[in-house]
Amino acid sequence: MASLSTLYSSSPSLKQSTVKAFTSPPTTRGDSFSFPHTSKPTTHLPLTLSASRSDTSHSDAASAAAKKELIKDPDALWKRYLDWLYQQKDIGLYLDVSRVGFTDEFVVDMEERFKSAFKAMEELEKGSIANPDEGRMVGHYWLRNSGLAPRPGLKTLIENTLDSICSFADDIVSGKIKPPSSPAGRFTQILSVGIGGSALGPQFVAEALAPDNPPLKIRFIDNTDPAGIDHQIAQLGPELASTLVIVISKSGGTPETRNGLLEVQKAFRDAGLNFAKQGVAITQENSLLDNTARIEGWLARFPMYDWVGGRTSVMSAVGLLPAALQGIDIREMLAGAAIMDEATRTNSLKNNPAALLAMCWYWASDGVGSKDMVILPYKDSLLLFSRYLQQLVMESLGKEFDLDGNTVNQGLTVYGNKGSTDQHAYIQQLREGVHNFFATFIEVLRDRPPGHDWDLEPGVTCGDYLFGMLQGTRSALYANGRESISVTIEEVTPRSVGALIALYERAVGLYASLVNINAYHQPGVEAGKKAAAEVLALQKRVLSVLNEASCKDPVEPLTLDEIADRCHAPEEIEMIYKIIAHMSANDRVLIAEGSCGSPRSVKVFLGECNVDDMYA
Ligand SMILES: O=P(O)(O)OC[C@H]1O[C@H](O)[C@H](O)[C@@H](O)[C@@H]1O
Repeated sequence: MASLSTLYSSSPSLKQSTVKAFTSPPTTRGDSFSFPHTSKPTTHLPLTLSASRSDTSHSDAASAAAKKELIKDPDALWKRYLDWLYQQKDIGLYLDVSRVGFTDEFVVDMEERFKSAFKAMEELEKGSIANPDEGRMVGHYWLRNSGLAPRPGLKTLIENTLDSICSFADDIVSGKIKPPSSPAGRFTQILSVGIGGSALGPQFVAEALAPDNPPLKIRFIDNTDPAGIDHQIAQLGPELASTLVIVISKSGGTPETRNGLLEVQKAFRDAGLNFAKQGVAITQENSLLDNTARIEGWLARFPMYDWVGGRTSVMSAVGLLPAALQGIDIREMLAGAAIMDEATRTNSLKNNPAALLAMCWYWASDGVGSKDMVILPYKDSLLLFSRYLQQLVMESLGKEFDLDGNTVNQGLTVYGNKGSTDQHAYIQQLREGVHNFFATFIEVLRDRPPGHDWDLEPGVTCGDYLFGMLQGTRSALYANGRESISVTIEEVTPRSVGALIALYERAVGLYASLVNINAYHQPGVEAGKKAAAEVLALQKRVLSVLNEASCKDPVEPLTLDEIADRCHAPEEIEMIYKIIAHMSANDRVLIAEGSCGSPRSVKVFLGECNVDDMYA
C-alpha cells in the first residue's frame, strides 16, 4: 500500500469529483482563497485582543461569533484542507489546520508579527541573548546541528558529548562496564532521579520509543515523596545491584532531586552496595551535583549547558543518555529534530509548520490564552506527550510580564492524555460543554508493524477503530464549532518523535514572539522554591521550641499559641498547625491526651517523650 507521502506525490485537480488517490496539495500555495462564511469586519480580529483582556469585550464577541461560523460545505472544507495541509515527506509528518477558523484577513494581519518572530528566531539561532532576563543564549537547536553553534568551542563540546554518550551507553549495554557486585554480571536497570525538564523528556521518550525488551529497563524517581521513592526501590529489589542510577539536574541543587539522591544512596548503603560505582551525574559543570559526583568518584558525569533550558534539554545528555541505554537510536532522534528545525526556518508562514501552529494557537486563544490546548494523541506510546508539553508550553508561555514590562499574565493551558481512552472520560464536555479549548489530535497512521495486523471483524482491524474514533471525534467537535489541529505522523520512530519535539519547541518560541514574552526563563518557579524553604525554616523553629519544652521535667506540653509565640511567628499559627499536623501523622510529635480537639487547645510535645512522662 502506498505510503501517505506517495499519495501526496502530485497536485490533485480539485475539480475531480472522486479523488482516486489524492496527491500533494496545490503546489501554488500562495493562492490562499477567501474562506466562505468566515469573512468578518477586519476591525474585530482577535489581534486587538492581544493588548490586554480589558480591551477585548467588543471584539471578543465579534471574533467569537466569527469563530462559530463553520464551513459546512464539504467541497469548501476539502479545498481548505488541501490548501492549508503541510507535509514534511522526509519525516512523514503532516499538519492539518483546516479545522481552525482563522480568516484570510487574520493571516494577513499576522504577517508583520511573524516577520519579527522569524527575525528573532534567526538571531536566537545565531547566538543572541534570547533569554534577556537571565542574560543567556538559547541553544537547544545547536544540539542537533552543532554547525549552528556560534562558537567553535561549543561545536566541539556538543559533538564530543554526543560521542561520549554513545560510547558510554555501548559499554554499559555490552557489559564492558559492569556493576561491581551483580549476579546478572551487567547493568539491567536504570533509575533516573530528576524532576521537571530533567524527567519529563526522558519519560516521554521512554514511553514513546523504548522497545518491549530494552537492554536496560528505566524507572523514575521524579518527586520527593518518600512512599514513591520506597516503591521504586522496592520494585528494584535485588536488582538494585545491577541498577545504573542517573541523577539529572541542570542546576545541580534542586531539592527534590537532591532528596531522591540521598534516599537512593541510603538504599545502596542498606544493601551493602557502593553507590559511586553505579552512579552517573548529568548536570552543569561545577554544580553541587557535579562536584559531589567528581569527589565521590561516580562512574560517569555528563555536562548540561546554561544555554539549554530544562524544558528543551531532551536532545542533550538529559534525554540522549537514558534513551541510548534503552537501545533507542538517538542519532535518528537528533536527525528528525534537525530536519524539522530546517523545515521551521522558512519565513513562509504556509510552509512553516511551527508558524502554522503558533498562528492557530493565537487565533484560537485570542493571543491571551483564552482557550486551553487539549492534546489528544491517538496512540498509547504518546501518552506522555501532553505532560511533556505542559512544561514546554506552560513554563515557557505562562508569564506575568511581557518583554516591555507590561503585566500580561500570558499562557496557554495544556492538558490531555490519549485517545480513544479520553473519549470515555472528558470528551463529553469537549463535545457539548463549556467551549474553552481547542484540540490537537496526534494521529499515527501505522497501527502495527507490517505483517502483524489482522481483521477482528471482516475488513476491520483494531487500528481501524482507533482511526475511526479520532476522525469521528474531530468531525463531531467541528460540527459543534470546536476547533482542532491534526498532526499526523506515519509511525512512532526516533525520527518522528525527534521531529515532533522540535516542531513544538519552535512553535512555542515563535508564539512567544507573537505575544512578546521571554519563553526561556521561569521566575515563578523560583518563588515557589523560596516559599517551600520558608516553611521548612519555620518547621525547624517549631521543632527547637518543642525540643526545649520537652526537655523540662516534667515535660511542658505547649498550645499552638504558645508555640507560635515562642517561634516569634504568631501570624504563622495556621502554618504551625499544619506543620504539627503533618509531624503528628508521622509520629514525630505527640498531641497531648485530653486536648479538646480544636486546633487552639492542642497540647503538643516532641514524639520522643511518652505520654506517661506527660502525666508523671
Ligand atoms: O534540572 P534542574 O536544575 O534540577 O531543574 C529541574 C526543573 O526545576 C524547575 O522546576 C525549572 O523551572 C524547570 O525548568 C527545571 O526543569
